[in-house]
Amino acid sequence: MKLTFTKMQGIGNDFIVIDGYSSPVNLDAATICRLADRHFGVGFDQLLLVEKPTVEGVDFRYRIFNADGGEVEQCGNGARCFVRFVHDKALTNQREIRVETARGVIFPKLEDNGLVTVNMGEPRFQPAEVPFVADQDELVYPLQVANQTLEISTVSMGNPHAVTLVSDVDTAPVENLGPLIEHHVRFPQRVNAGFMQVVDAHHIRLRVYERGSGETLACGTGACAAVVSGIRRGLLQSPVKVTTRGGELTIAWDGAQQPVWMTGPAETVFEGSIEI
Ligand SMILES: N[C@@H](CCC[C@H](N)C(=O)O)C(=O)O
Repeated sequence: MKLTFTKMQGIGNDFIVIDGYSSPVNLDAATICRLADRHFGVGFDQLLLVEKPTVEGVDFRYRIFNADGGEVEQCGNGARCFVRFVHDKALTNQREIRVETARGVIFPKLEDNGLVTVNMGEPRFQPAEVPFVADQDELVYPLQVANQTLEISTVSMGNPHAVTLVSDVDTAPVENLGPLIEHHVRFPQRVNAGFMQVVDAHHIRLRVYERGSGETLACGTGACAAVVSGIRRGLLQSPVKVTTRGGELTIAWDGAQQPVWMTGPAETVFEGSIEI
């Protein structure tokens, strides 16, 4: 069977996006892993599958699969690429879209300047909601990793995040500690491990070792999680510019019980097809 796809990227976090809206597409985890391989497949951090919604009152459903084939709840850069995809494919002409994800409905909007703003919903901090093994919500938790104690903040943006403050992201031990944090026993569903450098109250630099994909050039939900944890700790003030290895996002959050807003670009790289 021939699978047609659109290769996209949001500040260097790359995707293949598949139209399962016009006709259903089923992919198993082994096929997704094969497609994700950067040498033997197409190569991507995540695969996005656009489908008809399963609940009333929304326009689309979109599903997110990591490069390891696992289906996950949320993806910030993917949400922006999803919006550009449904416009470019003329699946809608609405600029404000309601889209069902595995963790609720999110509300992306295609701006007049071509950027996409997404209401990513409220961050969650209760350990059980992350999920993270701890007795109560704390701003910072000690985490024992490889004979050292890290100080992490945990946040759910629909998907789980751990954020560690570092003095310089360029020298942060992302490749060494990232996988150990991802698989730490206190994160029963694994975790995305962010390393945040505060430049000033309105600017951070960020690297993220993503659950199921390894370090990516950018992680949208990771940017939301880092900014939210920095604001909660009194280190940052909204809005915050987030510089990643692949580009920049703007994240805004007005505090408890308010949604997180993410603004950034989304671009098509090429259209392709592959025998699966
Ligand atoms: N790159 C994404 C996040 C994708 C999912 C993540 N790896 C997870 O397993 O939760 C983003 O831009 O948010």
